Amino acid sequence: MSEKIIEIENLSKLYRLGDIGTGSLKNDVQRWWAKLRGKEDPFMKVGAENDRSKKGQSDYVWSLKDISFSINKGDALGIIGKNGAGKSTLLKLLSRVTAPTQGQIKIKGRVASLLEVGTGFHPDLTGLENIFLNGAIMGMTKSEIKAKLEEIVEFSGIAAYIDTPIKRYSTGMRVRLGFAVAAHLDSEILIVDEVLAVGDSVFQKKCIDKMTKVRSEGRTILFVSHQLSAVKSLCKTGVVLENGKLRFQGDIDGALAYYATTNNSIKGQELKLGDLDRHQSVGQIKFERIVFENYPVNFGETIKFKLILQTQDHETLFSDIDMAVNINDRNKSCIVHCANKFLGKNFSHTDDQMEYHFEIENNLKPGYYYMTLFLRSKDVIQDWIEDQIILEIQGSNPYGYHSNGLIQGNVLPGFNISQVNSKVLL
Ligand SMILES: Nc1ncnc2c1ncn2[C@@H]1O[C@H](COP(=O)(O)OP(=O)(O)OP(=O)(O)O)[C@@H](O)[C@H]1O
Repeated sequence: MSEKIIEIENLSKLYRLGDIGTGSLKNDVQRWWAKLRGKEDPFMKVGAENDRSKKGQSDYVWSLKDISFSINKGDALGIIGKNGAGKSTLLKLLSRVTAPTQGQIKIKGRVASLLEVGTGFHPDLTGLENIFLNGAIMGMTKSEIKAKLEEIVEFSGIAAYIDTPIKRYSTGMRVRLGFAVAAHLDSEILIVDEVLAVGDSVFQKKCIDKMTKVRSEGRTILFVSHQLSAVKSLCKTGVVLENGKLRFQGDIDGALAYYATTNNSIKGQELKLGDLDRHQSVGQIKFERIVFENYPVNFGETIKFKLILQTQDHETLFSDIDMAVNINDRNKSCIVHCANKFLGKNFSHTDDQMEYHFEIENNLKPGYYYMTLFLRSKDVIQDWIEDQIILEIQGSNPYGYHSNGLIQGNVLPGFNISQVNSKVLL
């Protein structure tokens, strides 16, 4: 069994928005005194609103709320979420830069982190002095740091400025040095927040390569980036945060698919498919959108959706269409397969834009599933989106927690597909 290196239990962090006084000097002094002793703010209103899409009533925001999960030794974990989801807060808590409001974190091993630009560096000290300061904070001896020094300076690419105080550095230079220090010092865990947002593409590639090497050495990585392709290439597992809550934990493909589905995304019931990764396909006809009649789909309710396809090549008629939709379980095993072949229906693509309407009997237990969309015309694969759309079946499970194996999908449930012409209106 894999060894757990980080365990996070019911972790919550409440922030005050802006540093406004409490309204009385006595209360302000009480708050200051509590802070000084590392205690909770006595005026904190626990239970404050957290929906960032609405203007809250309170001065407080739960930056993280009741997060529990664990990370195995050697894992490379991608932390994904929209702006303000709580990603940086989680990394700050794990790096002990700030303390949790509630819950606890157990870490076995030393942590090296590159957080927001500037955190961990003293502005008046030179680059070199800061390298020693960071190493010392991590419990390394002077000679241990010296042994790594050349590599760190070389990687950062700022050798000429190494004796200049950090406050004179540009943002890019600070990030370069910060990453070089975090990645090269001996630590069991490397935490990196948005290093790719700053720096040119050469430096970005260098960072990814270095993290891949760190991972291959068996060290654990926690990585936050809005560049999802970088997250995908580096990480094996992923978590998705949304408004301070943990929404998904699993393999990185699942996390990215969940994020794509919820973020891109299902505005109302609709998901645009244009930006999703494709499997080897020609792309003269492409899946453009999926529109559910109801999303999330309720337990037991027929899954109804339409796929809207757009032709890139307006002249050609695409005949002998093989259209298939799979619903796969969390292990990517197919549990529902619907294809026109099995209905004895022959489709031809006769117009710029065509719709295919699906109705699938639903005996899936509540949870998340992956959908695969496939389209072939005359043995040429036109479009193939594999396991990137998350299908959520919601509702309580009538068998309670012990239903595994009782409610499952059939490979061929009752289903129907019909083709509808819909002319482009433009
Ligand atoms: N020091 C702070 N004081 C007050 N509120 C804070 C503080 N730090 C974070 N927050 C709030 O906590 C929430 C989560 O912020 P956080 O920076 O962790 O999100 P994030 O997912 O890293 O976002 P981004 O992708 O934009 O960096 C936000 O609503 C933010 O305003």
